[in-house]
Amino acid sequence: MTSTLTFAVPKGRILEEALPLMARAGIVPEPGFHDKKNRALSFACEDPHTRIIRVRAFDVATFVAHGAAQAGIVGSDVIEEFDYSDLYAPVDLDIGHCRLSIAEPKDGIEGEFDNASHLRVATKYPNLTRRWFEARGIQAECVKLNGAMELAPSLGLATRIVDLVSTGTTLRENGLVETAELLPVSARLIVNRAALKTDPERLGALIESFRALSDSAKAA
Ligand SMILES: Nc1ncnc2c1ncn2[C@@H]1O[C@H](COP(=O)(O)OP(=O)(O)OP(=O)(O)O)[C@@H](O)[C@H]1O
Ligand SMILES: O=P(O)(O)OC[C@H]1O[C@H](OP(=O)(O)OP(=O)(O)O)[C@H](O)[C@@H]1O
Repeated sequence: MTSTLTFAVPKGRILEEALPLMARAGIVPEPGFHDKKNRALSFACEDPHTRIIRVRAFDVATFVAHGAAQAGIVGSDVIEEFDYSDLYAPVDLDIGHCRLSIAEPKDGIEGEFDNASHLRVATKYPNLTRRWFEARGIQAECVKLNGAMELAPSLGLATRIVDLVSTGTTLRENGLVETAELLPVSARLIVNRAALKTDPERLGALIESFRALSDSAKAA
């Protein structure tokens, strides 16, 4: 008997770009998936042996790393933040491009927390942030926020932020400037390593379908 493959996708901005790629790889959700009022989180697919779960971006990595979902799509920012050993990210899907950057007030820093070897940073990415500063001999004290990081410097919560930047509009509109890029970001196909060992044919075929899409996009 074929078991059900659970494929995890983030509910927000990557999804619109991911759906056409998923369809070309044979993962097509039931029509109810597209109904914005639908509160269901798990959806059947055209292929009766596949289901899609729609969760928050960080949780895609958690579901797949723990084997609750066998595969999924998530940004490289999330993969790098968690650094789960059970996650395999074999295909760069060339969608969801942005960058993870440090920003600070354009008019200079007024915080009392900072000195040459110690900074206070507001971010959703404390692990990546600490690692990046540590490699430069600086201890970053991270204040974890889940959104609206841009408010932190003006309200005295931190002197800098580490956040995703795409057009730069959010930084600009909040009086911040980008000072360094930590990581270029794009969305990846992720697979649970144990599931790949248990069901190499099915997950191998899935990886190959997405790889072929990404290769043909590069060749075009
Ligand atoms: N300008 C951007 N800002 C934020 N994320 C972006 C941007 N461009 C691409 N991304 C990608 O989208 C992902 C966020 O996905 P999504 O919006 O689905 O998250 P979410 O689950 O709604 O997040 P949240 O936890 O904030 O609710 C990021 O991890 C990143 O890889
Ligand atoms: O450079 P820009 O094009 O302005 O994009 C960057 C903004 O987009 C993201 O937030 P998002 O809109 O995903 O909302 P969030 O704060 O709820 O994560 C990110 O956290 C920035 O705030």
